Amino acid sequence: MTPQETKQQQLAEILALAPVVPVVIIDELVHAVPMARALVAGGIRSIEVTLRTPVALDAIRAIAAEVEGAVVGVGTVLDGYQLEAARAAGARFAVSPGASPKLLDAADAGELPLLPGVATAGEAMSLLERGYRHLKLFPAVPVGGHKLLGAWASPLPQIRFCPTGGISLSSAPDFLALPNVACVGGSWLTPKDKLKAGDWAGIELLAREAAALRTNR
Ligand SMILES: O=C(O)C(=O)C[C@H](O)[C@H](O)COP(=O)(O)O
Repeated sequence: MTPQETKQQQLAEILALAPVVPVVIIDELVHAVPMARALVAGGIRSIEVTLRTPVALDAIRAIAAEVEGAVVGVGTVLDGYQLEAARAAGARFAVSPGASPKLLDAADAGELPLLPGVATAGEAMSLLERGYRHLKLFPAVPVGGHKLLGAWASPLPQIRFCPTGGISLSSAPDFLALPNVACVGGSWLTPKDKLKAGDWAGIELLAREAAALRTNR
């Protein structure tokens, strides 16, 4: 296996853990571990912590060290420095909103599997040429939603997508029914008000609902 094939195999396993990858914004470090425990208790094991707050890397470190069963990833990765910092903190996968040549070079040189975002067939083809078999459609709903992905299934059958951006519990099934969708990403499992209130039981319930969604994989 080439290094890229190994990373794609790792991504396939991570994206198969549950129908939904929660996209999380953590404002307070103390929320990280109980939130991740609630998600895992509800059946959601892969968790994407976005690098949008100052505590994000520490949150990744805490979840990786303390939450049994969690597979923590890093989101909103824009460059190779962030990729390496997240790997060192314990992230097992990385997600980016798009794919710049420099970020892709850094991902090739490093060990962390990257799930890059695309919004056009041309971008997907460029990544296919670099060995990517798993991509994020971003922002999924504004760029065309499940109809766009359905239209790509026939000409681009080698690629499995994790559409993210604007998806909810009620719209997720339209995506998950497609043959080229591995899972969906979404922030609805960890709403700001529930994090702020420490409503871990509420987050576990949202995770349970998401984990019960059916996929077509
Ligand atoms: O920054 C990244 O790498 C991301 O993954 C961005 C997320 O896809 C969106 O923030 C999803 O947010 P919702 O539309 O609220 O579900």
